[in-house]
Amino acid sequence: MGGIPFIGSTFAVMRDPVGMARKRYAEYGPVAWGWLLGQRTVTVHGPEAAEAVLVDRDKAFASGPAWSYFVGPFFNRGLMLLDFEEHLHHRRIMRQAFTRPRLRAYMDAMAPGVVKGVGAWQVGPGFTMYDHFKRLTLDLAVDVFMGVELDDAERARVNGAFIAAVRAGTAYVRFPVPGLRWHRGLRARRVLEEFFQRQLPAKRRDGGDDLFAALCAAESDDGRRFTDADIVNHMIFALMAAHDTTTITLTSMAYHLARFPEWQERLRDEALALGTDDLAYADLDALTGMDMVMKESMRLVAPVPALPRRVVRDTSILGFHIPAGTTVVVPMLSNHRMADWWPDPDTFDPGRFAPERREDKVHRFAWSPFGGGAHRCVGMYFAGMQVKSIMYRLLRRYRWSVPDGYVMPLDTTSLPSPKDGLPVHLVVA
Ligand code: HEM
Repeated sequence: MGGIPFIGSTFAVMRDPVGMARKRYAEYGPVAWGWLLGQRTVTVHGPEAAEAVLVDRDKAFASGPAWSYFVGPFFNRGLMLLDFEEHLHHRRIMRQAFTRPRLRAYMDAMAPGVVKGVGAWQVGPGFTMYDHFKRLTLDLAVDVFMGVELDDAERARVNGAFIAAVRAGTAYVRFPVPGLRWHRGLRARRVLEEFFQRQLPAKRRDGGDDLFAALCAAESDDGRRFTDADIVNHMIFALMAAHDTTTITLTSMAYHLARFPEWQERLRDEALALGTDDLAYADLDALTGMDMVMKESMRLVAPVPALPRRVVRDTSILGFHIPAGTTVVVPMLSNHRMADWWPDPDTFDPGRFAPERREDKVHRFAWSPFGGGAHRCVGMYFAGMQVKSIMYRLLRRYRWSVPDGYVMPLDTTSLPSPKDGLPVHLVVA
């Protein structure tokens, strides 16, 4: 069962994750054994199994060793790579950087960068949305997280390093060969460490409203704080966690709004009705259409497509025995597209999240692009805030379209991204 040893269905899953998941769910049910990237793996399909693994009542599923296999050398000791007591300790401190007053301050800090960034876009055909979102979210993350100005060359160096570090996670050749993904990822990690270490003394000294300063100051209830090394590790991880995922969310929204112009108009009307260029934290709740489109876009393209865990003691999932040492994967991308839980799962229908429908309520893990349990995304509210600020500005300033029949070609070998950068025709609204 599950294909050729070591390779198994790796290539097929990477090429067509949703199709493969449907096939395997139909064949084996919610708990399916196989091989993935050289590891004996159990893929758990559906929200019930996702809940069992992510909520992890018996503390049997570790995140660190599983994610380490993919991104360990590049995102060493980031929050997601820690487990149990140690994870809880770091998470408690980290959460101090995401309190409501902090979020408000981040949103204020972000506003000029959103206006400037989106305002500088060149209208015309062939405008690649993905590339522009990526650049903008990294620029914003650098502003809001670090509170430092970078020149163009340094920005390009840091951006390049993040891209290389993320891509290295799904390298087929998983040892350093010059010129290949893994090797480039290791070099990128060194660039990032050196970059953050250089900035640290000034940040500790001067403080500020940014995440970097918040991590320097953050203290748990029992008075414990982060070391310099902790701060560098958490910054590298948070910047990575923040900019790729929001880029994918924005890209998926822009794509669907281009394909369904009636939704684009509805969201533009909603944005214009607020009557201000400066979206404030308190305005976010008024953007109900935007919220539905964001949720639906994240359902159709889950930015983190799969959540891996390593079984640290013999356990069971929905009654199936799973021995210690097994890798378990929760495939968010395909879970969001399962016909047993979602009517017309491949159809873009933001109204399914409207208060009178709430199709996501079918199960509390049916829609979970931010994960769940102990490792649930700490940046969830920050992400919503950033995505909505950018989309709001974009809608008020531009219209965009794709040719009839265009389907965005998704590269699913790493975090999902459009192979063509999502070229649209951008015009002033
Ligand atoms: C749309 C955007 C985002 C999505 C879809 C997303 C998704 C996720 C998911 C699925 C996890 C859990 C992974 C697991 O359980 O294996 C996670 C964890 C995490 N995310 Fe996000 N994320 C987003 C934005 C952000 C932002 C903006 C930040 C930082 C500001 C952030 C920081 C983190 C951190 C630190 C963790 C680790 C939490 C822990 O292990 O306790 N994320 N994210």
